[in-house]
Amino acid sequence: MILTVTLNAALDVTYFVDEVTPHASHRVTQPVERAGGKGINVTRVLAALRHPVLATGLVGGTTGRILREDLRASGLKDALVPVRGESRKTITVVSERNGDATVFNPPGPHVDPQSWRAFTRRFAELAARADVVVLAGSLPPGLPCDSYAGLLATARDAGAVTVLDTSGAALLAALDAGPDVIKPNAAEIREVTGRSDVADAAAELQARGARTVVASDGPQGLHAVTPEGRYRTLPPAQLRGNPTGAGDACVAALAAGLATGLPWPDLLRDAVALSAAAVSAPLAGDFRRDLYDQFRTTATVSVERPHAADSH
Ligand SMILES: O=P(O)(O)OC[C@H]1O[C@](O)(CO)[C@@H](O)[C@H]1O
Repeated sequence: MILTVTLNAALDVTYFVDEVTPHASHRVTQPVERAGGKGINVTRVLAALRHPVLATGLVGGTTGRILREDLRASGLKDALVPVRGESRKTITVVSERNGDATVFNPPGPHVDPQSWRAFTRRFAELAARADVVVLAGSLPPGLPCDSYAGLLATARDAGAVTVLDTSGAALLAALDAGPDVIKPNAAEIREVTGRSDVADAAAELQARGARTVVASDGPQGLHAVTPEGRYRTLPPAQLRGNPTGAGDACVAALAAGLATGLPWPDLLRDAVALSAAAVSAPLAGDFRRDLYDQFRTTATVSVERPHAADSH
């Protein structure tokens, strides 16, 4: 079973407009609300791929209730733990003419120590049943930046493989706990390392504690630094659509490949194919099945350095 963790779950509101013009008002053609946050999107993708998956994390208030109802309506199991505050609503504006998205992510509810203790107890029970644990998204206010480090240690002690997708201080603080895989995007990895070259930045984060680093670089594909070598994976096609959620689809493919024991080249090919297929779907958490099947056979993976000198 793959366990996903979304500490800052959200109700994702997506607006589709012809084009985003600053200082202008816009007619929204199809507003859509659905349960989101990075781990929830990973759950949705894994469930569509028919992998046994369970979502945990924190939710609160009316937004949290709507979010859970939406998960149930989608046939997704959840073991979300309640918090006192109100879960956030994110806004994504998809500009249909450019095939691009503008995203607004609020901070989320304040998490008190009592709710956090209740969550960590529940997490330990669930992690003991998981083959892979995916920890994804920002930390809500109230949680210290090393919160992921504690969860990673619990998951590792329970024998699960760990995948982490977060940014900033939460990402840096988690490296000491030795996550099996981290999946920052290009902007996130540049921000935490101060390096402009994504592959060099990925190698630095591996040296700082992550076993494998898979850095996603939008249309430039994936840069992976694994214990077996470095790989570059190019997307099969340049696509327009809604890139929000492409990173979550990539994480879903990584988790699925780790759960089934795929070798890195196959796993990375699936990851880039699923990301590209997600860009073509209108909503984060969805992907085009036909394109995924097609891209899995056409995406290219090249070995950049067969044996990384700093592997561990
Ligand atoms: O936790 P954050 O880093 O703020 O990201 C959350 C957001 O990211 C997305 O998962 C897209 O990757 C949205 O569903 C939205 O909820």
